[in-house]
Amino acid sequence: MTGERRGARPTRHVVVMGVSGAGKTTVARGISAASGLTFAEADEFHSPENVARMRSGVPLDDTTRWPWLRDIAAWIAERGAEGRSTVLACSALKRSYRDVLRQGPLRVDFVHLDGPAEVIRARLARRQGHYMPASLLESQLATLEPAAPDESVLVLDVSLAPEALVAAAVKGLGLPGPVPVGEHQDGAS
Ligand SMILES: Nc1ncnc2c1ncn2[C@@H]1O[C@H](COP(=O)(O)OP(=O)(O)O)[C@@H](O)[C@H]1O
Ligand SMILES: O=C(O)[C@H](O)[C@@H](O)[C@H](O)[C@H](O)COP(=O)(O)O
Repeated sequence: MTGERRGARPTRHVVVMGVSGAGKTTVARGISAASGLTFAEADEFHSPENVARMRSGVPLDDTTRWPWLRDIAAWIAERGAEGRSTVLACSALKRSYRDVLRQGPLRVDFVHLDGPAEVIRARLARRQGHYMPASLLESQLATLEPAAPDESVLVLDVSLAPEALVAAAVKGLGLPGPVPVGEHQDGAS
């Protein structure tokens, strides 16, 4: 069993990972626009309690992240069963978190936006209208477990421009090229 629709083109599933402010949302949206993968924002899967916790400056922990990660894994599996390819912006800071996202029958590829903390700190200081306080960056950096070699994660430098990051991700993962207007590339009708 592959979890794919019988006879359907295999779907692709991409998670753009990294600490808060690394540019995950920006790059995942760009990949979606370039390759036609269905975009989702992992922040939107957090419970109100998790959001309130972060908003008040308290980092999440394993206990508060497990249900969130399981919900995201389920979302990927459901879209795959529909024949839809996906791209998520999701911190996925620890290997054990990435393993939850990989646990289903579908292959999930990760892109890690990595780079100097000062670049990310400056972005968070400028970002407006987000519940995540910049003060939580230190905890995110402390929690981050960069991918082990056997995880085969594509690592890209956050300092690059968004367009360059999207192009590198599309090329590095062998995703479909720009989608002609009115056409889907994810096999969905
Ligand atoms: N490659 C980039 N270069 C410059 N600014 C960026 C880049 N990627 C994102 N940004 C900006 O940095 C801030 C954080 O980006 P965002 O995509 O929200 O990160 P994340 O989803 O990882 O928290 C936003 O204000 C965004 O416009
Ligand atoms: O695992 C976590 O601690 C959260 O998912 C966290 O990593 C996430 O970063 C926040 O929800 C803020 O969202 P942004 O990453 O979009 O800033």
